Amino acid sequence: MTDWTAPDAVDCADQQTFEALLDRAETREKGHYFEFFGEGDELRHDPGLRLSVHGNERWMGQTLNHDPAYWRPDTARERGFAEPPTHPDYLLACVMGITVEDLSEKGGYFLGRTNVEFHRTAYPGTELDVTSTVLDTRSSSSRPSYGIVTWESVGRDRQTGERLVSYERTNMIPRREPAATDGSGTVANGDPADEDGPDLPPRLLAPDGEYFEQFRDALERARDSDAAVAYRHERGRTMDDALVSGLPLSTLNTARQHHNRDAMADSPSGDIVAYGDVTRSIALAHARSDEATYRERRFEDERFHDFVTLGDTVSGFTRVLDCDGDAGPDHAGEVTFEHVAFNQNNTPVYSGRRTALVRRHQ
Ligand SMILES: C/C(=C\C(=O)SCCNC(=O)CCNC(=O)[C@H](O)C(C)(C)COP(=O)(O)OP(=O)(O)OC[C@H]1O[C@@H](n2cnc3c(N)ncnc32)[C@H](O)[C@@H]1OP(=O)(O)O)C(=O)O
Repeated sequence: MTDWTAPDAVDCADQQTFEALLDRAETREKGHYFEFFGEGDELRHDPGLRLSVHGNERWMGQTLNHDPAYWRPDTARERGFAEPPTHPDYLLACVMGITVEDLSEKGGYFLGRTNVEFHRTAYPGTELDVTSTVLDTRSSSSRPSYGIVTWESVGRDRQTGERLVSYERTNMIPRREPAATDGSGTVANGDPADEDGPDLPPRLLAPDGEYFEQFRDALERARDSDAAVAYRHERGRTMDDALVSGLPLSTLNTARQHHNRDAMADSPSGDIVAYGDVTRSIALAHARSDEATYRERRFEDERFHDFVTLGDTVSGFTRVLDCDGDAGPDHAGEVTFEHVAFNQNNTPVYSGRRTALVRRHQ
């Protein structure tokens, strides 16, 4: 019997096998369907955000909001501010931005916003605390696969609790598709691999949640049934210039393959390629978004299988290899993963083994 937790159980050089594995893997979803929202529900958008000088200036620069009151102390004082505040567009964008994961990441359109009120001036360094309340949910009469949800969101100063900005916003939100699983937490993918097909685990399981115990329980279930704990992540990231050229240069990485298209035209890739640490970091970010990461411990056997070029989309696939409840502090357990980054053609571009502490559900 194949040991589906062995580090070398999946051969990334064999794309056919890898694709068959992907076909069977459940996608760990992000965001919420329309049915999740009930009128009166309140949500706190946990990540928060710290308003920064850099973020503020970047926003203003890119949007052509070139008003020096928001960066020059003398002009700010002339305008009645003690010091340069954050631009209101930036504040609003930050407050709304951190709500997307909870409210609208599932998709749908931002239809409108009303009652936008600025209650106090916000300054760089302010930590945001954002909450939303579901004001209204209704079906869309013109688009049966969507509902329409209106929330009131409030952005506060986390330190003082003072309201900074509030508004009501309406989005179209997709309705849930009929359930795709057989109810056992196992993806119903038809027959296991036939005799002549690639060597694959008969079933792939996904953990029920993001905490250590849920990874451990899934691994125990898998070991009892010759299954593997393996799943894909819903997010993808298309590689743009900021990622391919900007990030390596910001680390002072001067390798020509990231920023010199002329020099790279005759190379095997034919174009500039992403810094491997950027590609890897994107795949790890997808994975971390589906786990309660506490600390990174170590990485092993990292491989870059193919080029990632401008316009490629990097997605992630994760397999759980081991769980050790004794290897961390009381509130976390150690989990060893294999992560695979793959592109829009399902070609693996990176794989590596990672050991991290994952918080317990307490
Ligand atoms: C933030 C964020 C995401 C974004 O920023 S996405 C970028 C900004 N949003 C957009 O680009 C969407 C632009 N809008 C459109 O392309 C069209 O409006 C859309 C969504 C394709 C719908 O087109 P329709 O021709 O179907 O438009 P209707 O006017 O018939 O509206 C469809 C239903 O929506 C209701 N509705 C429209 N506006 C509002 C509103 N302001 N408040 C409440 N309801 C509204 C309208 O009554 C229709 O209802 P039915 O019952 O008749 O279906 C992020 O992710 O959060």
